[in-house]
Amino acid sequence: MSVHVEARNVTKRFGPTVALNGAGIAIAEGETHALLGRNGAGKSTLVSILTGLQAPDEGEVLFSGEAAPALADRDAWRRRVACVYQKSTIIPTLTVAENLYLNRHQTSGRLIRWGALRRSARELLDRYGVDVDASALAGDLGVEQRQLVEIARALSFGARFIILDEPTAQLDGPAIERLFERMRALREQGVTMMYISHHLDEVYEICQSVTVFRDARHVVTRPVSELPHDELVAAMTGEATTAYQARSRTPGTSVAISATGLSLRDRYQDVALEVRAGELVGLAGSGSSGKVGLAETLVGLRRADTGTIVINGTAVKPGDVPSALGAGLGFVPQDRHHEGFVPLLSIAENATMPIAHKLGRFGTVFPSRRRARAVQMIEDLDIKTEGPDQPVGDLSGGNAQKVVLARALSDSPAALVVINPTAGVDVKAKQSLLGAVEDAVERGAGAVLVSDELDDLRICDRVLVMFHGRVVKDVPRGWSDPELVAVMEGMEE
Ligand SMILES: Nc1ncnc2c1ncn2[C@@H]1O[C@H](COP(=O)(O)OP(=O)(O)OP(=O)(O)O)[C@@H](O)[C@H]1O
Repeated sequence: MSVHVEARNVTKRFGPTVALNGAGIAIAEGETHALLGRNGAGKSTLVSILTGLQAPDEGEVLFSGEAAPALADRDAWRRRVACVYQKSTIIPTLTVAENLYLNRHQTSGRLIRWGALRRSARELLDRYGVDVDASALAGDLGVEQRQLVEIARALSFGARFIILDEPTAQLDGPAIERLFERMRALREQGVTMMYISHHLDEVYEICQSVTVFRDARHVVTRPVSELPHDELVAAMTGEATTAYQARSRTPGTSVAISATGLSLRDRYQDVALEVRAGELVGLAGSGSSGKVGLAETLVGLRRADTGTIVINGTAVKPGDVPSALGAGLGFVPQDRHHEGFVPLLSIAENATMPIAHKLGRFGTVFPSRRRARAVQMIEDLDIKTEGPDQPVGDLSGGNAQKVVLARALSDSPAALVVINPTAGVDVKAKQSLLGAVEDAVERGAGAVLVSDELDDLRICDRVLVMFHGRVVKDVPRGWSDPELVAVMEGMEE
């Protein structure tokens, strides 16, 4: 099989950081090729180079054996490659049709022909079997539909190579299956794909080959059938790792988080829950179950229509984050880019924000104390960085996620709400994040862990399963995967 896309001996530096060090990848025509590596291994940097957003300092990119176009020739790049990112590149205030034909409106004279535009968009969506209304506002689409529009847009430019960068991070089980069906169909049509994910099972299901990067270097490329799971993990981490062992504990008697009669229209109805100090309660359910909306209500990001929330003995003001934080809550939001950290501030500043008052006097923070705390957090959570002064915006996605958790844990919270804490986090870092949550619970926090990952939920003392906005079952520890999934899919109550 001929090589469709190749990066050869690529080096890329950001100041003192070497993001790629003579690394490369060769992707055969028509295959789905996984790119794996721990957080900060250099995957996103390679994506930006393969899509022509950045030039390598050294090395070259080839498409079908020919040198890549000049960076400024965006059209030439669009005909060769497209990337579906975890974060959408679609403009929410425009319609689907406008998004599809952005920058290439069909004009007659200088007027945009809206009717023709909508018709072309409809044809294009039909051609790729995407069941989305062309005149809908893109901002109203769900993650799954949005991804399909992005794939159709990529193909419509003529690209035969698509990069999927953690596409399943925000999809629930059935949506992931539908994405895989579509990927298989695209592959049958000869489309070449590069697939980035921290879910190794997905790689075995959907990819034919795998390349692993570690510390900015290429480590191995193999057919997936020839690289068993433990060897793959060892290639990523540089050592053999064992599965995470959930710890057992006895919850206390005082109540850390309680909610009664909570309802929010179109999200969830009549929810009551009670989490004791030293107890870890999971919240599970499919995409439309209401679990994230409920968790966001507990932390004050949303305001329920009815009901009350008490955190650590204080009735908190509805829809008011400072009130919840003031009562002793720490939280990790779903959308860490909007709510999780301040990109221009350093790791030390971000991670110690809630405890700034404890690190100095009279409104000033002693830099040495802040640094010391931050150095400890970097070590505890295994954050890959130049040091505590590096801005969080420069960290890889997974490492930025760890800073958000460090911040949530920094003030020894009495109550903790974490939403999908391990999304985008590598196989080894997952263990340190789960360990950090269990540590906080052992120190007495009452915690709610919302997750789409069964492996995360396994550390919980019990799991509340939501279905269509209601808590349908309280499942004690010791469940099997099929049992929990059946409840999540509404097959058993
Ligand atoms: N703009 C930048 N400025 C400074 N350093 C950067 C920048 N972009 C990336 N880096 C650094 O380059 C290294 C590689 O990062 P990259 O984002 O490619 O990792 P990744 O493999 O995609 O990780 P993740 O799985 O967490 O997304 C990291 O150490 C990161 O901090």
